[in-house]
Amino acid sequence: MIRGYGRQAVQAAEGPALSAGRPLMRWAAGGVAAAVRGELDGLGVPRSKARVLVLVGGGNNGGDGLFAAGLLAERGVVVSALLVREQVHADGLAFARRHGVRILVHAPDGAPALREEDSAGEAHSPIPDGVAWVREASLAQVWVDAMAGIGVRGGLRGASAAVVGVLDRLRQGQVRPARRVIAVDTPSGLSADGGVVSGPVLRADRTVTMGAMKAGLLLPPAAGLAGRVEVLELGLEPEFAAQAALVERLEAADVARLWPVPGPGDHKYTRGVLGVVAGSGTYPGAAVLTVGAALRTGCGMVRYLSKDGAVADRVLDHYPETVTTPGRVQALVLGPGLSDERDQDRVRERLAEVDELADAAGTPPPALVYDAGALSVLPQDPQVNRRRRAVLTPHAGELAELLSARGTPVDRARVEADPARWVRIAVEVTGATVLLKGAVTLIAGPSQAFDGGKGIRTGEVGLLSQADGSPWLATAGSGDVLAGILGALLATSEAPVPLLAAMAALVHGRAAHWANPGGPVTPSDFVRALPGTLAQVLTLR
Ligand SMILES: NC(=O)C1=CN([C@@H]2O[C@H](COP(=O)(O)OP(=O)(O)OC[C@H]3O[C@@H](n4cnc5c(N)ncnc54)[C@H](OP(=O)(O)O)[C@@H]3O)[C@@H](O)[C@H]2O)[C@@H](O)CC1
Ligand SMILES: Nc1ncnc2c1ncn2[C@@H]1O[C@H](COP(=O)(O)OP(=O)(O)O)[C@@H](O)[C@H]1O
Ligand SMILES: [K+]
Repeated sequence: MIRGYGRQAVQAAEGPALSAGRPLMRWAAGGVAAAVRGELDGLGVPRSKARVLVLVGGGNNGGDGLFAAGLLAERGVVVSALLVREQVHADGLAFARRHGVRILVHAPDGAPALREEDSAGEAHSPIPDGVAWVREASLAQVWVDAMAGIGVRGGLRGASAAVVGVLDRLRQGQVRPARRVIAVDTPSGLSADGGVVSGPVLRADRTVTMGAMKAGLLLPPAAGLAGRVEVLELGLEPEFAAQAALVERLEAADVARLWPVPGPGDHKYTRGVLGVVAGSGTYPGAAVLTVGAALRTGCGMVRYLSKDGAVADRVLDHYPETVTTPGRVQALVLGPGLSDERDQDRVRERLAEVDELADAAGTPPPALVYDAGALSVLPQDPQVNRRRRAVLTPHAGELAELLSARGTPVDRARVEADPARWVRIAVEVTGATVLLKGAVTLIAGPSQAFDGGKGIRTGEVGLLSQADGSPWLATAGSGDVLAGILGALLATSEAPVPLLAAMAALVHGRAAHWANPGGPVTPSDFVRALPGTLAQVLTLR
């Protein structure tokens, strides 16, 4: 489980360690310097030809950058530090100077004038324009962004913003970008607390974050600017364990531990039965994908309940193990490949039938996945959805439509600018658990739905973020597969719905990768890859 913390929690965790005199900044700088050396090696740059530009802000983030600069210079790398503030971390600056780092000072408020220290590091000689540092930037194979970390307030301003603008233009003009950008703690300008991007940010290839994962690095759209994120723990694990996280991310080992594996005493009905209402004359393939994904995820039985003979025949052609007679189910997937009003009536009828069967048997009503064409038939009353295990699986456009239809007008762009906020609003408005699809999938649920995770501390957090897939997943039918995986999980496990949704997102992304690592895949490919993917995940159990 990866736990993402906000600024307050980080400060609370670091405070006692700093008071105890632990040299956290030196350790942080060591981690940054090691990451820079790793990137230089990856680019095949010999140490004698290595050049690094470190962007230095006025706080401790800049301090990390200055110590890292000194450590690199100590090893023979040519390092320049561009100070975007007059006052920077004094010990860091002294350390950098001592090891021969070239110090350039950017004028405040983005004015292009610069000055450079002389070799004694005391007087500053004026440089007429910004050419010196831009030249340095174009020569450097690695840029280290240490302008601001968790201390940032609002979007980048002044010299920091100007520097990002110039570097972005420099980068765009490059034919072959043989350069890496490493962000210290966070890409400067991003908040530790959330995923909103409110100003210019230098997109990083790699972020070395201090002490623990920051919530903002797990949340879109900010997460998309951080590149590969690695946590430098700095021995603060016990301190962070005492803090509340703002967001969580399941890892494969968590999924393995929570996965509903059948035991020797199980039979098909104890494992759980899934009903599927999906596919139509217009989109028959959605039924095949949803049923296939559920079967290959593993459940006692899949009933295809749409009562559309032509589509049912196609499903049976692909999966003869599908049952097409009505009967009791523990979960129901509604909506993939449904489009018109007749389809929606069909959803309501099938739902009424399965609820009636459950009622007659004295069992709880089945859990529900509302996907695609069924999102519009979700009951209006949030209490109704809260009482049963219901989960919605919209993408940003569908979420905007759903909220707008329920008196909370919003468009797709606003959802995409702050999905963590809108997914929570959707939980409040609908009463259901909501899985918002995208490059990063966000899941939020009514808080009581998080109680009782098997061995996982989830009580205090209402938000999960999964980023297990790749852009190859963005292909028609991909969402139908996710709905099938989630349906099978809901039918076979009593675990909290948000956890099951996060597990489904992880397995979905991994199966697409497993089907063809690093290349294109079709939803049919990743349906076929599901059993192998799961077997691999379950080795971590
Ligand atoms: N605490 C620890 O033990 C450890 C902490 N560590 C490190 O400390 C970092 C936190 O340091 P911090 O608290 O000093 O703040 P920090 O991120 O440097 O930001 C302040 C700077 O940002 C600037 N700035 C702000 N807003 C801005 C804007 N909109 N636009 C432009 N500039 C803006 C602000 O400028 P000012 O507003 O003062 O003009 C000032 O220069 C943390 O992220 C981690 O890297 C590690 O060493 C491990 C040990
Ligand atoms: N850029 C991306 N990176 C990773 N996963 C993505 C990306 N774009 C979409 N996905 C995933 O692909 C699936 C697309 O689902 P959906 O939008 O419902 O497509 P469809 O309706 O065509 O099946 C979702 O699970 C989503 O999270
Ligand atoms: K930074």
